[in-house]
Amino acid sequence: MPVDTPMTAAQPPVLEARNLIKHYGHVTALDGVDFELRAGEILAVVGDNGAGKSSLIKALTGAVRPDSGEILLDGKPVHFKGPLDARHLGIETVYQDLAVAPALDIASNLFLGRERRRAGIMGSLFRRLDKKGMREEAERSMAELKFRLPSITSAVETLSGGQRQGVAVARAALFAKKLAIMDEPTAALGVRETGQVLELIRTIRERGLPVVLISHNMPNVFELADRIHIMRLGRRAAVVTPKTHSMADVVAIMTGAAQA
Ligand SMILES: Nc1ncnc2c1ncn2[C@@H]1O[C@H](COP(=O)(O)OP(=O)(O)OP(=O)(O)O)[C@@H](O)[C@H]1O
Repeated sequence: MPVDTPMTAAQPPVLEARNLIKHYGHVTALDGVDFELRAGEILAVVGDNGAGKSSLIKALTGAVRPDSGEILLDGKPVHFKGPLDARHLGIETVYQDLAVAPALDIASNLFLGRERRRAGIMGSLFRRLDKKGMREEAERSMAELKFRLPSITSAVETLSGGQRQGVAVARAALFAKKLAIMDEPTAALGVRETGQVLELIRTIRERGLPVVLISHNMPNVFELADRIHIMRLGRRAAVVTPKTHSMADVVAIMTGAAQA
């Protein structure tokens, strides 16, 4: 089966990992995995249960420290001590549990943990929240992303599942300087809502931000991804494209029925 092996591009990958190894006791979660996210692409990461997808993403976002291997951002080695290090370097992640604050409004959720404050004469301790500025920026960002929501002052608990997911995805897009990672962004959504979130992810790519999409949903993957990174037994079994491979081909590589 022909496989699209990564090309050597003139530009270094936005995010790259080489030979990552991670053991949990006797379990080898990552067994020398390589990874490459290129500028402007949506890269799907797929694999069977236990193939190592979460472990890979956690290593790439500083949530776990690999036992060995290298991670490079724009071609430069990085060493994440925790998720904040990755965030500060421009990597935003949308986790399955979303981490939204239901009682707060949309604008407050977009700036959750990164609230803007007004310049104050009494020092930063007394600087008040810049609610107006945050609302205006939230309105602007949502309009740019063409994601339709009720008023930016609506509490997130009044939104549908798809709209909540939209807020979490938009937040990542708003702050990610280098790339956004989305873990199962359409799990638990209905067909129409899934369509809206997929459209949002496409818009984010069009604005130039590369996206890593972890998904079990093959039709979604085939609709969105430029390339598909297939995990199997803690390794990258292959990287293919929806143009050259069918869903059946991908499943065959995932399960080991076909060699990559
Ligand atoms: N914290 C942990 N402690 C022990 N074993 C772990 C831990 N995290 C993951 N593993 C094991 O490492 C292997 C890879 O798991 P990982 O969660 O990365 O796979 P996955 O592809 O994300 O699976 P799923 O699709 O089921 O979430 C599995 O065998 C899993 O049981």
